Amino acid sequence: MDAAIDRNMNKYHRKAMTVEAARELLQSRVRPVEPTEVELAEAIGRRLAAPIRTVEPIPHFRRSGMDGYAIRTADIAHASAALPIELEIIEHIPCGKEPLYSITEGKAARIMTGGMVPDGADAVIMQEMTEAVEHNGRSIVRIQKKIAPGLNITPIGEEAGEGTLVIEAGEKLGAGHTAILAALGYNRVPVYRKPKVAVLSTGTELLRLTDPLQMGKIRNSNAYMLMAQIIAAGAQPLLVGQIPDDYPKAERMLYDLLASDADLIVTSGGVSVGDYDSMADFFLRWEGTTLFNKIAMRPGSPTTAGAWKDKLLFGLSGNPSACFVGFELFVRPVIQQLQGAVVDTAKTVTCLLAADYEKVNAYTRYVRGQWYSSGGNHYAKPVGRDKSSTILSLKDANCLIVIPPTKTGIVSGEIVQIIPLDGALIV
Ligand SMILES: Nc1nc2c(c(=O)[nH]1)N[C@H]1C(S)=C(S)[C@@H](COP(=O)(O)OP(=O)(O)OC[C@H]3O[C@@H](n4cnc5c(N)ncnc54)[C@H](O)[C@@H]3O)O[C@H]1N2
Ligand code: MOO
Repeated sequence: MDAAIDRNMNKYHRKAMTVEAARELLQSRVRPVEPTEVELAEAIGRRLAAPIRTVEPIPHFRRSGMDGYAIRTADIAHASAALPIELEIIEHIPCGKEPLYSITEGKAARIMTGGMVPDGADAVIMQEMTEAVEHNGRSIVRIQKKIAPGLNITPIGEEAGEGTLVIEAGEKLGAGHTAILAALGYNRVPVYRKPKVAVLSTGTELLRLTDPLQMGKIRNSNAYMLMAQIIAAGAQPLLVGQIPDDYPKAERMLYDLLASDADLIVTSGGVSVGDYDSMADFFLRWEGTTLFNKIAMRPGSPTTAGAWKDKLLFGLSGNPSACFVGFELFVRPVIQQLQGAVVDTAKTVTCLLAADYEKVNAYTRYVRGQWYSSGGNHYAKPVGRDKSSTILSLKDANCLIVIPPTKTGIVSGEIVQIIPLDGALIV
C-alpha cells in the first residue's frame, strides 16, 4: 500500500512520519488545476499558466535616455570651449513621434527622454551640455564638448530581443511581472484558476459567531483562520460548515464533498484519540488512501492527510495553533502547487535564536516567532505563549522557528532555521 498507512492500524497506534517525508509525499501527488484566461488587472497575484515570450524587442525602437539633442558624434569630435560646434536643429521629437528626417552632417534634432532617436544620429547630448541659439532665423545648438558614440541611446532589444522567455509558467504575478505583461500588450493573461478549498470543522463545542457564549463551548475560530490562510495562499475558501456528530452522516457529508468540485478539503479537529474524534475514524475506514496520521512535530502531531482519487483531504488538528502550523507546513505548499508553483519545501532562512528556548521535546517544534535583521544578522525569537491551544500569539508571528528535538532546550545565540510565514520562499 505505497507510502500510505497500514489499514490494520488503529488510531491509538500510529507511526509518526517526518515533516519532510510528509511534504514530499504530498508534493508527488499534486497536479495543477486547469488554466483559464483573465484580464491583466484580474491576473495580479495569480500564477501564470503558460510561459511569456516577448512578441517584440524591448525596447522596440532606439530610445533617448535624456532631454537634449540627437547628433552625430563625428560632427562634434573637435568641439571645445574655445571652438564650439554649431549644429542646425532640423526637427523636434517628443515621445511618441516617429522622426521625419535622418540626421546628416551638421544637423541635430531636439529630442525628449523616451523619444525615438532618428536614423543617422549616434548619440544624444543632454540639454545641460548645450546652448540653443537663434541665428538668422535658424535654430542652432552650440556644443563645447565631444561625447562618446551611443551615449544616452538605449539600443533596440537592450532588455530582451524578440522571442525571449521573460516569465516562466507558475510564477506569481507581482508588480514587475504585471509591468512586463502590460508592456507587451497582454490584455488577457493565461493563469491557473483559483483552487477551491472546502473548510469543515468538527466538534459539538463549536458555536457560530453570532451565538451567545455558553459554558464549555467556544466559537469556531479555526474555520475563519483557515479562510484567511487559504486566501493568502491564493485560493478560494468555501466554508462548508460543521461535520455532524453522527458518524454515518459525517461519512456521507465527507464523500459528498470529495465528489464535489472542491479541489481540496481541509477539516479541523477530531483527528486525535478522543472518543468523538470522527475524522480519525474516517481516515481509518474510508475508501481513500491515508497518507499519514501522525507527524513527528509539535504542535500538530495528529495532523492527517489522505488521497481520494485525485483529491487530497487534510485532517488538521483542532487546537488553533496546531491547526495553523499544519496548514502552513502542509496545505499552503499544496495550494501553491495546485496553481502551478514550483515548490521547494526544503528552503529555510538561517537565523540566530534571540532568546533561550527551554522546552524539551522528542519531536521537532515549529514555534511561532518573529524574525528580524539587526547589525547584519537575522534573528528569530518566539512570540507569546507557546501552547498548541493558544490563539493570541498567532497574529504576531511572522515565521515558524524550527527547533530540532532536544533534551536540554536551546540557548540564545544558537543557529536555527526559520520558515517565513508570508510564503516568500515559494517562488
Ligand atoms: N490522550 C491523548 N490526548 C491528546 C493527544 C494524544 O496524543 N493523546 N494529542 C493531543 C494533541 S498533541 C493535540 S494537537 C490535540 C488534537 O486534537 P484534535 O485535533 O482531535 O482536536 P479536537 O480534540 O477536536 O480539539 C482540540 C482542541 O481544539 C479546539 N477546537 C476544535 N475545533 C476548533 C475550532 N474550529 N475553532 C477553535 N477551536 C477548536 C477544541 O475545542 C479543543 O480544545 O489532541 C490532544 N489530545
Ligand atoms: O499536536 Mo498537539 O500540539 O501537538 O498539541
